[in-house]
Amino acid sequence: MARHVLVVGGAGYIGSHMVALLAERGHAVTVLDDLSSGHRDAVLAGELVVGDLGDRALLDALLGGRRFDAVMHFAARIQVAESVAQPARYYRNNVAATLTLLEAMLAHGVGAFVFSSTAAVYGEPQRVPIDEDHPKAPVNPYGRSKWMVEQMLADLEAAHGLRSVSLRYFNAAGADPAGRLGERHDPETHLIPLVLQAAAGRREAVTVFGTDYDTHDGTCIRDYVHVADLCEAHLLALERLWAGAPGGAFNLGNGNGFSVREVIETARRVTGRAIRVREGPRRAGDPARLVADSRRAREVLGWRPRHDALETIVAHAWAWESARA
Ligand SMILES: NC(=O)c1ccc[n+]([C@@H]2O[C@H](COP(=O)([O-])OP(=O)(O)OC[C@H]3O[C@@H](n4cnc5c(N)ncnc54)[C@H](O)[C@@H]3O)[C@@H](O)[C@H]2O)c1
Ligand SMILES: O=c1ccn([C@@H]2O[C@H](COP(=O)(O)OP(=O)(O)O[C@H]3O[C@H](CO)[C@H](O)[C@H](O)[C@H]3O)[C@@H](O)[C@H]2O)c(=O)[nH]1
Repeated sequence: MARHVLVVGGAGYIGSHMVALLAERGHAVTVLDDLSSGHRDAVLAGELVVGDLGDRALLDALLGGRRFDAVMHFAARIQVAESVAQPARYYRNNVAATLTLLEAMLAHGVGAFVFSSTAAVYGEPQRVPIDEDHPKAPVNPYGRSKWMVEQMLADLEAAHGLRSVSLRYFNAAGADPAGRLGERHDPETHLIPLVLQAAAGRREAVTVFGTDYDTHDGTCIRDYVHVADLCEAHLLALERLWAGAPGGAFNLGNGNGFSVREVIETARRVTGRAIRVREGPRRAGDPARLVADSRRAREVLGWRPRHDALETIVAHAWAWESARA
Protein backbone atom coordinates (compact mmCIF):
# COMPACT_ATOMS: atom_id res chain seq x y z
CA MET A 1 0.00 0.00 0.00
CA ALA A 2 1.37 3.42 -0.91
CA ARG A 3 2.22 5.57 2.10
CA HIS A 4 3.58 9.04 2.67
CA VAL A 5 7.00 9.25 4.32
CA LEU A 6 8.82 12.32 5.61
CA VAL A 7 12.56 11.89 4.98
CA VAL A 8 14.53 14.27 7.16
CA GLY A 9 18.03 14.72 5.73
CA GLY A 10 16.86 13.36 2.37
CA ALA A 11 19.26 15.58 0.40
CA GLY A 12 22.30 13.90 1.97
CA TYR A 13 24.27 10.85 0.91
CA ILE A 14 22.23 8.02 2.42
CA GLY A 15 18.92 9.92 2.61
CA SER A 16 18.94 10.74 -1.10
CA HIS A 17 19.28 7.04 -1.98
CA MET A 18 16.37 6.34 0.38
CA VAL A 19 14.14 8.93 -1.29
CA ALA A 20 14.79 7.37 -4.70
CA LEU A 21 14.00 3.87 -3.39
CA LEU A 22 10.80 4.93 -1.61
CA ALA A 23 9.56 6.55 -4.81
CA GLU A 24 10.48 3.46 -6.85
CA ARG A 25 8.39 1.36 -4.45
CA GLY A 26 5.41 3.63 -4.98
CA HIS A 27 5.51 5.68 -1.78
CA ALA A 28 4.93 9.43 -1.63
CA VAL A 29 7.91 11.31 -0.21
CA THR A 30 8.48 14.71 1.32
CA VAL A 31 12.04 15.75 2.17
CA LEU A 32 13.00 18.14 4.94
CA ASP A 33 16.63 19.26 4.67
CA ASP A 34 18.43 22.50 5.49
CA LEU A 35 21.03 21.77 2.76
CA SER A 36 23.82 22.33 5.30
CA SER A 37 25.63 19.35 3.82
CA GLY A 38 23.08 18.00 1.35
CA HIS A 39 22.43 18.85 -2.28
CA ARG A 40 19.20 20.06 -3.83
CA ASP A 41 19.84 18.09 -7.04
CA ALA A 42 20.23 14.85 -5.06
CA VAL A 43 16.50 14.84 -4.28
CA LEU A 44 15.21 12.79 -7.20
CA ALA A 45 11.59 12.48 -6.08
CA GLY A 46 8.96 14.17 -3.97
CA GLU A 47 8.85 17.69 -2.61
CA LEU A 48 11.88 19.28 -0.95
CA VAL A 49 11.14 21.56 1.99
CA VAL A 50 14.28 23.54 2.86
CA GLY A 51 14.47 24.13 6.59
CA ASP A 52 15.86 23.11 9.94
CA LEU A 53 14.45 20.09 11.72
CA GLY A 54 14.83 21.97 15.01
CA ASP A 55 12.30 24.60 13.84
CA ARG A 56 9.11 23.64 15.67
CA ALA A 57 6.89 26.12 13.80
CA LEU A 58 8.06 24.68 10.48
CA LEU A 59 7.45 21.13 11.73
CA ASP A 60 3.95 22.06 12.93
CA ALA A 61 3.12 23.50 9.53
CA LEU A 62 4.55 20.43 7.77
CA LEU A 63 3.05 17.72 9.98
CA GLY A 64 -0.22 19.60 10.49
CA GLY A 65 -0.70 20.18 6.78
CA ARG A 66 -0.64 16.57 5.59
CA ARG A 67 -0.74 13.06 6.96
CA PHE A 68 2.55 11.19 7.23
CA ASP A 69 2.71 7.47 7.87
CA ALA A 70 6.30 7.58 9.09
CA VAL A 71 9.36 9.75 9.56
CA MET A 72 12.85 8.59 8.54
CA HIS A 73 15.57 10.63 10.18
CA PHE A 74 18.97 10.85 8.44
CA ALA A 75 19.84 14.46 9.31
CA ALA A 76 22.86 14.93 11.54
CA ARG A 77 26.33 16.34 11.83
CA ILE A 78 28.49 13.31 11.15
CA GLN A 79 32.19 14.03 11.70
CA VAL A 80 33.81 12.46 14.73
CA ALA A 81 36.75 14.93 14.90
CA GLU A 82 34.45 17.94 14.57
CA SER A 83 32.27 16.52 17.36
CA VAL A 84 35.26 16.50 19.70
CA ALA A 85 36.17 20.09 18.79
CA GLN A 86 32.57 21.44 18.78
CA PRO A 87 30.46 19.14 20.97
CA ALA A 88 27.63 21.65 21.51
CA ARG A 89 26.98 21.67 17.77
CA TYR A 90 26.46 17.89 17.92
CA TYR A 91 24.22 17.94 20.97
CA ARG A 92 22.20 20.83 19.49
CA ASN A 93 21.72 19.32 16.03
CA ASN A 94 21.75 15.58 16.67
CA VAL A 95 19.99 15.49 20.06
CA ALA A 96 18.05 18.71 20.77
CA ALA A 97 16.75 19.14 17.22
CA THR A 98 15.82 15.45 17.09
CA LEU A 99 13.83 15.86 20.33
CA THR A 100 11.96 18.76 18.73
CA LEU A 101 11.13 16.52 15.77
CA LEU A 102 9.93 13.73 18.07
CA GLU A 103 7.77 16.13 20.10
CA ALA A 104 6.20 17.41 16.89
CA MET A 105 5.51 13.83 15.78
CA LEU A 106 3.77 13.13 19.11
CA ALA A 107 1.73 16.32 18.82
CA HIS A 108 0.57 15.43 15.29
CA GLY A 109 0.07 11.71 15.87
CA VAL A 110 2.83 10.31 13.63
CA GLY A 111 3.72 7.03 15.30
CA ALA A 112 6.52 5.40 13.28
CA PHE A 113 10.16 6.52 13.25
CA VAL A 114 13.31 5.09 11.65
CA PHE A 115 16.54 6.50 13.01
CA SER A 116 20.06 6.52 11.52
CA SER A 117 22.28 5.33 14.34
CA THR A 118 25.86 4.15 14.13
CA ALA A 119 28.45 1.62 15.20
CA ALA A 120 29.98 4.55 17.12
CA VAL A 121 27.47 3.86 19.94
CA TYR A 122 29.62 0.87 20.97
CA GLY A 123 32.92 2.75 21.34
CA GLU A 124 36.08 0.66 21.59
CA PRO A 125 34.78 -2.91 21.06
CA GLN A 126 35.12 -5.47 23.82
CA ARG A 127 34.38 -8.28 21.36
CA VAL A 128 34.19 -8.56 17.58
CA PRO A 129 31.92 -9.16 15.71
CA ILE A 130 29.75 -6.70 17.62
CA ASP A 131 26.15 -7.67 18.36
CA GLU A 132 23.42 -5.31 19.48
CA ASP A 133 23.76 -6.28 23.14
CA HIS A 134 27.42 -5.25 23.23
CA PRO A 135 27.88 -2.53 25.92
CA LYS A 136 27.28 1.01 24.65
CA ALA A 137 30.29 3.13 25.57
CA PRO A 138 30.70 5.77 22.87
CA VAL A 139 34.08 7.52 22.97
CA ASN A 140 33.18 10.83 21.30
CA PRO A 141 30.30 13.35 21.27
CA TYR A 142 29.10 12.11 17.84
CA GLY A 143 28.60 8.57 19.17
CA ARG A 144 27.14 9.85 22.44
CA SER A 145 24.64 12.03 20.56
CA LYS A 146 23.34 8.98 18.69
CA TRP A 147 23.15 6.82 21.82
CA MET A 148 21.26 9.60 23.65
CA VAL A 149 18.64 9.61 20.90
CA GLU A 150 18.31 5.82 21.03
CA GLN A 151 17.68 6.06 24.78
CA MET A 152 15.13 8.85 24.28
CA LEU A 153 13.35 6.69 21.73
CA ALA A 154 13.00 3.80 24.17
CA ASP A 155 11.51 6.18 26.79
CA LEU A 156 9.10 7.78 24.30
CA GLU A 157 7.93 4.37 23.11
CA ALA A 158 7.29 3.22 26.70
CA ALA A 159 5.47 6.41 27.69
CA HIS A 160 3.68 7.43 24.51
CA GLY A 161 3.76 4.46 22.15
CA LEU A 162 5.95 6.25 19.57
CA ARG A 163 7.36 3.21 17.80
CA SER A 164 10.81 3.28 16.31
CA VAL A 165 13.64 1.33 14.77
CA SER A 166 17.25 2.44 15.23
CA LEU A 167 19.58 1.16 12.53
CA ARG A 168 23.23 1.12 13.55
CA TYR A 169 25.18 1.38 10.32
CA PHE A 170 28.78 0.32 10.20
CA ASN A 171 30.65 1.96 7.27
CA ALA A 172 28.17 3.19 4.68
CA ALA A 173 29.76 3.08 1.22
CA GLY A 174 29.05 2.59 -2.47
CA ALA A 175 26.61 4.46 -4.68
CA ASP A 176 23.33 4.03 -6.52
CA PRO A 177 23.84 1.01 -8.84
CA ALA A 178 22.08 3.02 -11.59
CA GLY A 179 24.66 5.79 -11.25
CA ARG A 180 22.24 8.63 -10.41
CA LEU A 181 23.51 9.33 -6.89
CA GLY A 182 26.65 8.94 -4.80
CA GLU A 183 28.68 10.26 -1.90
CA ARG A 184 29.36 14.02 -2.01
CA HIS A 185 30.53 15.15 1.41
CA ASP A 186 32.50 18.38 1.68
CA PRO A 187 34.94 18.02 3.24
CA GLU A 188 35.12 14.30 2.48
CA THR A 189 36.52 12.26 5.38
CA HIS A 190 35.47 8.74 4.38
CA LEU A 191 38.05 6.28 3.13
CA ILE A 192 36.51 4.90 -0.08
CA PRO A 193 35.65 8.25 -1.74
CA LEU A 194 39.07 9.62 -0.74
CA VAL A 195 40.84 6.62 -2.28
CA LEU A 196 38.77 6.97 -5.45
CA GLN A 197 39.46 10.70 -5.68
CA ALA A 198 43.16 9.81 -5.60
CA ALA A 199 42.52 7.25 -8.37
CA ALA A 200 40.70 9.91 -10.41
CA GLY A 201 43.62 12.33 -10.00
CA ARG A 202 41.56 14.80 -7.98
CA ARG A 203 43.71 14.17 -4.94
CA GLU A 204 47.44 13.65 -4.98
CA ALA A 205 47.46 10.71 -2.59
CA VAL A 206 45.56 8.99 0.18
CA THR A 207 47.01 8.85 3.69
CA VAL A 208 46.74 5.63 5.68
CA PHE A 209 45.95 6.60 9.27
CA GLY A 210 48.12 4.22 11.29
CA THR A 211 50.10 1.17 10.21
CA ASP A 212 50.86 -0.25 13.67
CA TYR A 213 47.44 -1.60 14.67
CA ASP A 214 47.16 -5.15 15.96
CA THR A 215 45.67 -6.44 12.69
CA HIS A 216 47.07 -8.71 9.97
CA ASP A 217 48.58 -5.81 7.98
CA GLY A 218 48.75 -3.15 10.69
CA THR A 219 45.86 -1.03 9.36
CA CYS A 220 42.31 -0.63 10.71
CA ILE A 221 39.58 -3.06 9.77
CA ARG A 222 36.04 -1.92 8.95
CA ASP A 223 32.78 -3.46 7.75
CA TYR A 224 31.72 -1.63 4.57
CA VAL A 225 28.02 -1.87 3.73
CA HIS A 226 26.43 -0.76 0.45
CA VAL A 227 24.14 2.25 0.66
CA ALA A 228 21.48 0.44 -1.41
CA ASP A 229 21.47 -2.42 1.09
CA LEU A 230 21.11 0.07 3.95
CA CYS A 231 18.07 1.55 2.20
CA GLU A 232 16.47 -1.89 1.76
CA ALA A 233 16.87 -2.43 5.51
CA HIS A 234 15.09 0.87 6.14
CA LEU A 235 12.15 -0.26 4.02
CA LEU A 236 11.97 -3.54 5.95
CA ALA A 237 12.04 -1.57 9.22
CA LEU A 238 9.17 0.61 8.02
CA GLU A 239 7.12 -2.40 6.99
CA ARG A 240 7.72 -3.95 10.39
CA LEU A 241 6.50 -0.82 12.18
CA TRP A 242 3.48 -0.53 9.85
CA ALA A 243 2.62 -4.17 10.56
CA GLY A 244 2.43 -3.33 14.26
CA ALA A 245 5.49 -5.36 15.31
CA PRO A 246 7.80 -4.03 18.02
CA GLY A 247 10.69 -1.78 17.06
CA GLY A 248 14.24 -1.99 18.39
CA ALA A 249 17.84 -1.57 17.32
CA PHE A 250 19.61 -3.45 14.53
CA ASN A 251 23.20 -3.52 13.34
CA LEU A 252 23.69 -3.13 9.59
CA GLY A 253 26.96 -4.52 8.27
CA ASN A 254 28.08 -7.45 6.13
CA GLY A 255 30.12 -9.16 8.82
CA ASN A 256 33.26 -8.97 6.65
CA GLY A 257 36.14 -6.83 7.80
CA PHE A 258 38.53 -5.19 5.32
CA SER A 259 41.72 -3.36 6.24
CA VAL A 260 42.59 0.07 4.88
CA ARG A 261 45.29 -1.53 2.72
CA GLU A 262 42.79 -4.07 1.36
CA VAL A 263 40.40 -1.27 0.43
CA ILE A 264 43.18 0.52 -1.46
CA GLU A 265 44.21 -2.70 -3.25
CA THR A 266 40.60 -3.36 -4.23
CA ALA A 267 40.33 0.19 -5.57
CA ARG A 268 43.50 -0.32 -7.65
CA ARG A 269 41.99 -3.47 -9.17
CA VAL A 270 38.57 -1.98 -9.81
CA THR A 271 39.79 1.30 -11.29
CA GLY A 272 42.93 0.05 -13.03
CA ARG A 273 44.55 3.29 -11.86
CA ALA A 274 47.65 3.93 -9.78
CA ILE A 275 46.82 5.23 -6.31
CA ARG A 276 49.53 7.01 -4.36
CA VAL A 277 49.62 6.13 -0.68
CA ARG A 278 51.25 7.94 2.23
CA GLU A 279 51.64 6.37 5.62
CA GLY A 280 50.58 8.65 8.45
CA PRO A 281 49.99 8.48 12.20
CA ARG A 282 46.86 7.02 13.76
CA ARG A 283 43.73 9.19 13.75
CA ALA A 284 42.51 9.79 17.32
CA GLY A 285 39.62 7.57 18.41
CA ASP A 286 39.82 4.93 15.64
CA PRO A 287 39.24 1.40 16.99
CA ALA A 288 41.45 -1.25 15.33
CA ARG A 289 38.55 -3.43 14.24
CA LEU A 290 34.82 -2.80 13.79
CA VAL A 291 32.83 -5.66 12.31
CA ALA A 292 29.09 -6.16 12.67
CA ASP A 293 27.14 -9.16 13.80
CA SER A 294 23.96 -8.38 11.83
CA ARG A 295 22.15 -11.65 12.43
CA ARG A 296 19.30 -9.83 14.15
CA ALA A 297 18.58 -7.74 11.05
CA ARG A 298 18.67 -10.87 8.89
CA GLU A 299 16.50 -12.95 11.20
CA VAL A 300 14.00 -10.36 12.43
CA LEU A 301 13.79 -7.93 9.50
CA GLY A 302 14.57 -10.51 6.81
CA TRP A 303 17.42 -8.31 5.51
CA ARG A 304 19.47 -9.84 2.69
CA PRO A 305 22.29 -7.54 1.54
CA ARG A 306 22.69 -7.87 -2.26
CA HIS A 307 25.89 -5.91 -2.81
CA ASP A 308 28.07 -7.35 -0.06
CA ALA A 309 31.24 -7.85 -2.13
CA LEU A 310 33.78 -5.06 -1.54
CA GLU A 311 34.52 -5.08 -5.31
CA THR A 312 30.90 -4.18 -6.04
CA ILE A 313 30.78 -1.46 -3.39
CA VAL A 314 33.97 0.11 -4.76
CA ALA A 315 32.88 -0.35 -8.41
CA HIS A 316 29.59 1.49 -7.82
CA ALA A 317 31.37 4.28 -5.94
CA TRP A 318 33.92 4.49 -8.80
CA ALA A 319 31.20 4.73 -11.46
CA TRP A 320 29.84 7.74 -9.59
CA GLU A 321 33.20 9.30 -8.78
CA SER A 322 34.64 8.93 -12.28
CA ALA A 323 31.49 10.38 -13.88
CA ARG A 324 32.00 13.55 -11.82
CA ALA A 325 35.49 14.18 -13.15
N1 LIG B 1 28.02 7.80 6.28
C1 LIG B 1 28.24 6.83 7.17
O1 LIG B 1 29.15 5.99 7.04
C2 LIG B 1 27.35 6.71 8.38
C3 LIG B 1 27.63 5.70 9.32
C4 LIG B 1 26.81 5.58 10.43
C5 LIG B 1 25.72 6.43 10.60
N2 LIG B 1 25.48 7.41 9.70
C6 LIG B 1 24.34 8.32 9.91
O2 LIG B 1 23.53 8.32 8.75
C7 LIG B 1 22.92 9.60 8.58
C8 LIG B 1 23.16 10.10 7.16
O3 LIG B 1 24.56 10.18 6.92
P1 LIG B 1 25.12 10.76 5.55
O4 LIG B 1 26.47 10.20 5.34
O5 LIG B 1 24.07 10.59 4.51
O6 LIG B 1 25.26 12.31 5.93
P2 LIG B 1 25.02 13.60 5.03
O7 LIG B 1 25.75 14.73 5.72
O8 LIG B 1 25.33 13.33 3.61
O9 LIG B 1 23.46 13.85 5.15
C9 LIG B 1 22.84 14.50 6.23
C10 LIG B 1 21.76 15.42 5.67
O10 LIG B 1 21.08 16.05 6.77
C11 LIG B 1 20.93 17.43 6.49
N3 LIG B 1 20.85 18.12 7.78
C12 LIG B 1 21.80 18.17 8.75
N4 LIG B 1 21.34 18.89 9.80
C13 LIG B 1 20.07 19.28 9.50
C14 LIG B 1 19.07 20.03 10.18
N5 LIG B 1 19.28 20.55 11.40
N6 LIG B 1 17.88 20.22 9.58
C15 LIG B 1 17.65 19.71 8.35
N7 LIG B 1 18.55 19.00 7.64
C16 LIG B 1 19.75 18.78 8.21
C17 LIG B 1 22.15 17.79 5.66
O11 LIG B 1 21.97 18.95 4.86
C18 LIG B 1 22.32 16.54 4.80
O12 LIG B 1 21.57 16.61 3.61
C19 LIG B 1 23.51 10.49 9.67
O13 LIG B 1 22.56 10.56 10.72
C20 LIG B 1 24.75 9.76 10.11
O14 LIG B 1 25.06 10.03 11.47
C21 LIG B 1 26.27 7.58 8.58
O1 LIG C 1 42.04 9.37 4.69
C1 LIG C 1 41.73 8.39 5.37
C2 LIG C 1 40.41 8.19 5.85
C3 LIG C 1 40.16 7.08 6.62
N1 LIG C 1 41.15 6.18 6.91
C4 LIG C 1 40.85 4.99 7.71
O2 LIG C 1 39.85 4.27 7.05
C5 LIG C 1 38.97 3.65 7.99
C6 LIG C 1 37.55 4.10 7.69
O3 LIG C 1 37.44 5.49 8.00
P1 LIG C 1 36.16 6.36 7.63
O4 LIG C 1 36.45 7.77 8.06
O5 LIG C 1 35.78 6.11 6.23
O6 LIG C 1 35.02 5.74 8.53
P2 LIG C 1 34.99 5.54 10.13
O7 LIG C 1 35.15 4.06 10.35
O8 LIG C 1 35.86 6.44 10.84
O9 LIG C 1 33.54 6.11 10.44
C7 LIG C 1 32.32 5.46 10.16
O10 LIG C 1 31.87 4.81 11.29
C8 LIG C 1 31.74 5.61 12.43
C9 LIG C 1 31.29 4.67 13.47
O11 LIG C 1 32.39 4.13 14.09
C10 LIG C 1 30.76 6.75 12.18
O12 LIG C 1 29.44 6.31 12.17
C11 LIG C 1 31.06 7.50 10.90
O13 LIG C 1 30.01 8.38 10.56
C12 LIG C 1 31.27 6.52 9.79
O14 LIG C 1 31.66 7.18 8.64
C13 LIG C 1 39.45 4.09 9.37
O15 LIG C 1 40.23 3.07 9.89
C14 LIG C 1 40.32 5.31 9.10
O16 LIG C 1 41.40 5.45 10.00
C15 LIG C 1 42.44 6.37 6.43
O17 LIG C 1 43.33 5.56 6.69
N2 LIG C 1 42.69 7.47 5.67
